[in-house]
Amino acid sequence: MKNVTFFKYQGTGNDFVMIDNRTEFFPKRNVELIEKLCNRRFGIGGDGLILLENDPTADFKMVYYNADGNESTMCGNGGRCIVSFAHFLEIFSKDTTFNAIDGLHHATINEEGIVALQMIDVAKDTIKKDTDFTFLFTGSPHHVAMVSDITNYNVFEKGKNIRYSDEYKPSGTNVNFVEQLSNDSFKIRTYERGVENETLSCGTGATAVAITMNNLGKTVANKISIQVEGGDVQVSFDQNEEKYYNVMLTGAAKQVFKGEISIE
Ligand SMILES: N[C@@H](CCC[C@H](N)C(=O)O)C(=O)O
Repeated sequence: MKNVTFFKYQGTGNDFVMIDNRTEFFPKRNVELIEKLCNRRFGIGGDGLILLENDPTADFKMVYYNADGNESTMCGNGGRCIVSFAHFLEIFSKDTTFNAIDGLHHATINEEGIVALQMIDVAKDTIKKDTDFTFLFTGSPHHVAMVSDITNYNVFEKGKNIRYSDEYKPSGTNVNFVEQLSNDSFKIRTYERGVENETLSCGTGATAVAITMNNLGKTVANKISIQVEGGDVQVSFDQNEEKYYNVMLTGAAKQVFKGEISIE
């Protein structure tokens, strides 16, 4: 048995077990262990687990696992949380660049702990528009559909059906449902692949929704407020004919607690 120090972080209610793995002690391929640590009854609990590691080309590296124990694509809220964690570990003071599965990310943190995280560019010709949904990749895959009465919408059932539909086999997708609140604000709810449930917030999902709403002409704004179940985030971007770039996801990221757990 080995005692492992961990931290718990949350970004608008998307919560993560955070481990400093700069000494590379963590058994990264142990899917069962990661799933157990993320389990809310048998472990610490979280929508995912994140390792902070050394990186030869950046301040640090983020390795992200979904609650099912598998390493996955980019996590926007996890990205904001690991920036807060790296700041806590005094790896940087005001701005940083880190490596993640989708490449380098630049980020800043202010005195209130608000993190602004640069997300990947999105080429306009990769945005797939269908009659009632849009599909795009913002570091993770996202299906975006507009609905009415989102508060009472059955996100779990509808999201699960789309996530497992033939269209998205074999890897699946995250599924976002959206309702417009004003010219430049939207409320969203997200079913997350790998958590296999609705989460309180999804950063790559909020980014996908903001870009989609602009791309569909629902808003002309380039700074969009996204209300998620766990709070609010902002997404801003620039665009030209080819792509959305300088895409920034901004919101709070907080350390919730520190603990120690024994692993085999
Ligand atoms: N919560 C995340 C998304 C995490 C990855 C996703 N579940 C997937 O496997 O595609 C976010 O904040 O972006």
